[in-house]
Amino acid sequence: IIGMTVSKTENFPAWYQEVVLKAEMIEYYTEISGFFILRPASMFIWNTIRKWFQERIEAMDVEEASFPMFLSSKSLEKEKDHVEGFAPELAWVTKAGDKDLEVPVAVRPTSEAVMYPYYSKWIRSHRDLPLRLNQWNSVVRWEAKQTTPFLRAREFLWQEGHTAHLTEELAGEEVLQILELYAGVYEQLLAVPVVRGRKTEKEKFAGGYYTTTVEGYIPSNGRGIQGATSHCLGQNFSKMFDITVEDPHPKGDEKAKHIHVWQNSWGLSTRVIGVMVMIHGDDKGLVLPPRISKIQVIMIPVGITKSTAPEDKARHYDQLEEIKRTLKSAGVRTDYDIRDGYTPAWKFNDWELKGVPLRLEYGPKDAAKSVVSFARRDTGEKGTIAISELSTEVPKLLETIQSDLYNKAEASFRSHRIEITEWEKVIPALDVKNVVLIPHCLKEKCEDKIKDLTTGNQEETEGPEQMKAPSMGMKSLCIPFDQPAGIVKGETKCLNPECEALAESWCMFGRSY
Ligand SMILES: O=C1CCCN[C@@H]1CCCn1cnc2cc(F)c(Cl)cc2c1=O
Ligand SMILES: [Mg+2]
Repeated sequence: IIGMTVSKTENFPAWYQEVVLKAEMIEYYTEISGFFILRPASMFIWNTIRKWFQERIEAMDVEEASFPMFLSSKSLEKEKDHVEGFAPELAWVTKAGDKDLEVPVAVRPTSEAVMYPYYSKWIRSHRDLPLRLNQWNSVVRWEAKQTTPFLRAREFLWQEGHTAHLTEELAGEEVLQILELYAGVYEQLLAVPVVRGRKTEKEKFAGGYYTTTVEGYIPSNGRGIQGATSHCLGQNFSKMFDITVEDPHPKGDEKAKHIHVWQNSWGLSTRVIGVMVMIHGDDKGLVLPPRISKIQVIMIPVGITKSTAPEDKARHYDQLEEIKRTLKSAGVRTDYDIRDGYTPAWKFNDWELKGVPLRLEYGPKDAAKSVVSFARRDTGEKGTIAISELSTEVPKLLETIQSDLYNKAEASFRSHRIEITEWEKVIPALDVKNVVLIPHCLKEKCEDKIKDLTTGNQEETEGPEQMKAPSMGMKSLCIPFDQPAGIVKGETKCLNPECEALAESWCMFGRSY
């Protein structure tokens, strides 16, 4: 069967797997589990994101570099304390040909340990700052958990930016600039709303100073999902890797001191594609936001049958070609489907499955009225556009589709982000696919306790035959920069009934990926 067979509301995980396969975005790399092939439909989206992001970081004087994909255990040693938790994910090369390597090398899971010995070598004076390098590459993390296309893979494409600054303030400014670009990738290209915030001490990058994040929301299962992270590393890595400069403003007559530089690192991966698919897709398949869709308009001839006179058919197709030229010169990525032997209905289904945002039907009846008929992929709305209006109306309609997709997702996220001030209301809120905002003390122990308190246990499920898996506990997603009112410092308590501490801020919690 070429079309979708699984309903998104009936079996979301199976629907997701089917749609990324049937929309020809992904192929499972069956040779080795946890790896996926990104087909042209996915690579077009990734390259659109890359161009958009690359242009903007170049404007921030970020330069591109390419470092080796292997790292030695020696350089890993330098960051051993926070690496130990990740050790099970490291992939090692131990042989070349039939000879064992003297020293095994690890495939990069991220490039701090590869890059920073050279940051130490290159950064001598404050005049070498800021150093800002970005890599577009892939990394390998041998995930133990179940993998899923785009969201969790053992190898994925991403960009990793690594910068060095003279002061905490300069580093902090860049952390937020990059986070805003990440939000832009989601909100402006993928039509996906995100909450900006800071990770708690428990959820932040252990090797860093603080982590800022954009958090997404998957309406189908009510789960939060980390979208992309921009970390301030503080001076942690410059101390591990000895990256220092002479103090340009030595106080008083003290001989110039050496300052450990302040660093950031920031990453966004192909996970963003999976989030977009999950949010916008429907039971007919993919729904692509026009700004990232390879084909924005597919034109399909109708009313042409075997009995159509050859010269009528030829003239009709010439008009079709003309319309395509008009749209392309209006900057619309347009194609037509004149495959013989397939009915218009078959073609409609095929392009709906692939998520093309706008279909134009053109038949003799349309020609007679100098119009084309359109059908929106997101709402199914149909109508006609005068051929003379195409080059202005179609771009407008595509922008309307883009913003309607965003607004629908934004309303859904907003209505499922619930402020809660009574603990008993938390689990019922999670059970109807909400994420929650609660007054929280931000302490790691308290988060662990909350995870336990909100993990459903066996006896709560129905009888043995329906032994449902215990419902997943909630984790902190972020401390939103945009804080609701209501927390009275020194008075409002942490919402966790087993915690005595005072609330520090509202913290967003939810079941999550
Ligand atoms: O998230 C980003 C953005 C781009 C640059 N890097 C940071 C931190 C990456 C954390 N992280 C994430 N995963 C890891 C997996 C590993 F196997 C090892 Cl050894 C280390 C790590 C690790 O440090
Ligand atoms: Mg991980």
